[in-house]
Amino acid sequence: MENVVELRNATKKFKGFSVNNINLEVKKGFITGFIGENGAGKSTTIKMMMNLLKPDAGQVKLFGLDYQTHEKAIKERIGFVYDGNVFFEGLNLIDIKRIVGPAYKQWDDKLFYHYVEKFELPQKKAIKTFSKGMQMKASLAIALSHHAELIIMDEPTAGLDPIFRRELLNLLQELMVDGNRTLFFSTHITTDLDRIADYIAFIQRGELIFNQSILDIAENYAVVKGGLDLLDRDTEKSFVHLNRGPTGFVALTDNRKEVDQVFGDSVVIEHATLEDIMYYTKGGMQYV
Ligand SMILES: Nc1ncnc2c1ncn2[C@@H]1O[C@H](COP(=O)(O)OP(=O)(O)OP(=O)(O)O)[C@@H](O)[C@H]1O
Repeated sequence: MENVVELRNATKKFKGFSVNNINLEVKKGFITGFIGENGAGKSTTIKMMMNLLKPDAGQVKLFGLDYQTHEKAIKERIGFVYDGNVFFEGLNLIDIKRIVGPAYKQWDDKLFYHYVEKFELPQKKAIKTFSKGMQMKASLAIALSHHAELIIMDEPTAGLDPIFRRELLNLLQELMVDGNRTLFFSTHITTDLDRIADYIAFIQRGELIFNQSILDIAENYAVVKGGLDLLDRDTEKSFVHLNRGPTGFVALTDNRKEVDQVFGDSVVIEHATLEDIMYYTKGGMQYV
């Protein structure tokens, strides 16, 4: 499978926080959701992908090219959509088109008007009067109008109402039908990902915990509940996190098959949601 993005040991150090040795591959033609709690390093990683931050160590490649030698060619092929007003506030969409369009070889006026109409965006109103949802749509319309193959979005659904969020997710799914486009987006709303993502990349405290297909996650991860008498040094090895309560334990496993073999019918095994995985591993992979 072709990788559109490849991060190799990408590292960025800030005072008091660092994103460490990120090895991440984003597969062509799929939707990858990027999750992690506040301050986990999602935006920092996305900024390294966009060349808005230079890694202190490691490599970042997009479409097999690096920014040192192919910045323009890479940027032509990416659309970046993020939470916040990207544009000069007093301008309207037509002004924006006049400024942004010529910067892209593949800019397509027809497509721009198609999306402006589809998203029901006013052409002549100042962007500063747009609602958050409209600004997100405007940003997406611009990204799509230069035929971006890779769309990177930093929390595109944050602050949007549930109806609009669902519409946006449907739209993103529609954009994927030809198989050539790739979508990578960070979010805190994990249920959005259950709906549309093919892969989930999970970052925690600046470390990439996994990048797996939704199917593999469903197959491997599970919440396990059982009596304390079942626990010993060997059986505990099946868990990535273990919570002991007064009457029993609740654990998270990333190896459901092993749990089946070790515990059989003596435990209850439940589907682990992405939220479960994030919650149970919050303090790092550990035993409590
Ligand atoms: N330019 C910077 N200088 C110093 N520290 C920074 C800088 N940018 C980010 N950080 C720190 O890096 C950490 C990770 O921030 P980042 O924005 O990548 O997290 P995030 O996962 O996107 O969080 P959120 O979900 O809250 O948006 C935070 O502690 C933040 O304060």
